[in-house]
Amino acid sequence: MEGSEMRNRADPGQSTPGRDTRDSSAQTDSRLQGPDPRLSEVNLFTLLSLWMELFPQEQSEEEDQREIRGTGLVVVRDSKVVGLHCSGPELHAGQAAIIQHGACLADCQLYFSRRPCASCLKMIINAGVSQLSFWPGDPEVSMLRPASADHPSSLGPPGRITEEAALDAVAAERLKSNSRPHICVLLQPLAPGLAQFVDETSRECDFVERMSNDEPGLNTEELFNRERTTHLKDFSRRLLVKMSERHREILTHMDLENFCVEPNFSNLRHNMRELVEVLAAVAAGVPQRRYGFHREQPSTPESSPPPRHEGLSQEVARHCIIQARLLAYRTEDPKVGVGAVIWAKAPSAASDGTGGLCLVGCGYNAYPAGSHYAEYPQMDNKQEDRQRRKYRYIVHAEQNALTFRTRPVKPEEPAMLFVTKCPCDECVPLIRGAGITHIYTTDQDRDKHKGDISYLRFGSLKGVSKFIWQRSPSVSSASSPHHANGYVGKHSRQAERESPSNKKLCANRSHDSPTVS
Ligand SMILES: O=c1ccn([C@H]2C[C@H](O)[C@@H](COP(=O)(O)OP(=O)(O)OP(=O)(O)O)O2)c(=O)[nH]1
Repeated sequence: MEGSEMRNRADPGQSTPGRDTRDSSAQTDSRLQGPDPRLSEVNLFTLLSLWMELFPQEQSEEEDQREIRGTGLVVVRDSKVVGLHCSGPELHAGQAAIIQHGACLADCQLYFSRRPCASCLKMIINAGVSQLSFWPGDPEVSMLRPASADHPSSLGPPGRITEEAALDAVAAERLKSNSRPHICVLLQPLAPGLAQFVDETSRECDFVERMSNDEPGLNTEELFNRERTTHLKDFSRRLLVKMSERHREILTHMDLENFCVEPNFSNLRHNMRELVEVLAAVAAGVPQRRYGFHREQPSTPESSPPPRHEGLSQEVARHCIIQARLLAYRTEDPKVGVGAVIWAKAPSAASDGTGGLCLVGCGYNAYPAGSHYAEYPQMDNKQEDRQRRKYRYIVHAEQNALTFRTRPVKPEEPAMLFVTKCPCDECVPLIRGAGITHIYTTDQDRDKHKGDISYLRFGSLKGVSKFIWQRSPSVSSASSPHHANGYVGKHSRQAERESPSNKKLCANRSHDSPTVS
């Protein structure tokens, strides 16, 4: 490994998160803070890159056979995510990043879900990135998949790596050792208790809670467990190397022999597995069946309706809200994590895997950048002293996403905000003022007034299409608030308030509803 240090953070002994210490720099340091564990920066970026790899694609069946594997990529500058990319039918994730950011990649850190191929690597190095980290599984030019007809295997018995993969590995090594950027594997162990915390908070999150509110008889515990198990199986198949011997071979070909010795190898596999488990739990918090994001019909006709854009597919919308859920695990609020992501739909659909979506910004709720955790109050509204409550200090997820924008919100492009909590009264005018045209959210808190924080203005927010997480029209009964055209009327809780008899009706209906299978 000439010229490029390989950092092995897989050894738990090397990272000692602590709850009550804080780096002076730090809104975004990688240590644990407060009463609940939080995701480290490195783990958040790694998880986002893995999740970007899993961006819904039309040709997923074929993808499984291809020698070039789909890849996810997160571009980071000054600890802020400035790009989220994935491979598509024509462009690799690295190429999509070059096209979008060009020389602006200089001094950025890149997190890849696989080691990129030499063709991407040479351009990325050339752009002057400061650091490139990759998930140490099967690389983009697969060492696990069979050779294509164009590139027959010539390296020994079937099941061994193809000539193409071997040549790519040699070229990648040469590029790595001659390059200025730091090319490495950054993989930190999860903070103690984090896996359990993610599991518990995912099974109780607003999306699941909405389902159990709608249908008190629904066994959400069972539903969550089933979703998590399905995801874990799927994500493990796609992101991990099942056989440890094959994994060792791959690491050796990538010049990562130091990972192959014990206990590094076991630690590495354990840490990789743990991160995939976290991803499965976070994804299970937004169950796939019977619910989705459905457009709310405005109660009065709007003078200036939002630009025409029919909204995203359920799969893509769900994918984006899970990005926001991942971000929420970097919260600095000791009580509730909120994540927000803003995407714009660019008019010229690029052929990357997102179908022409460009990241505008993302964030989570946290104290002002550069502050020390203990500098600000952390009390919530259930405690007495208003002086000592957090609300005047904490910056909301949407506020951070809007502040750290990577591109302007352009009037000709639909701008879609995905946020894990109903936007509060402080955020609603900002969302409207910034030109957001579509919101995807859960409205569990809608119309609540909680003293220091209220959610009264979301309902009357005009000029923005609202896609609310709720039961899909196809599984609702005829008298449900969903309209036949897929639009939905007032939120059921709002309707309940206006017509007390509805409440009973909803409760009865929920008992009649079929159980999730
Ligand atoms: O649009 C919003 C609304 C809220 N927050 C953050 C700010 C704060 O960090 C937290 C809300 O605080 P809290 O947990 O006290 O409010 P709640 O969840 O509404 O209270 P409760 O748990 O009593 O329902 O969510 C956002 O990031 N964006």
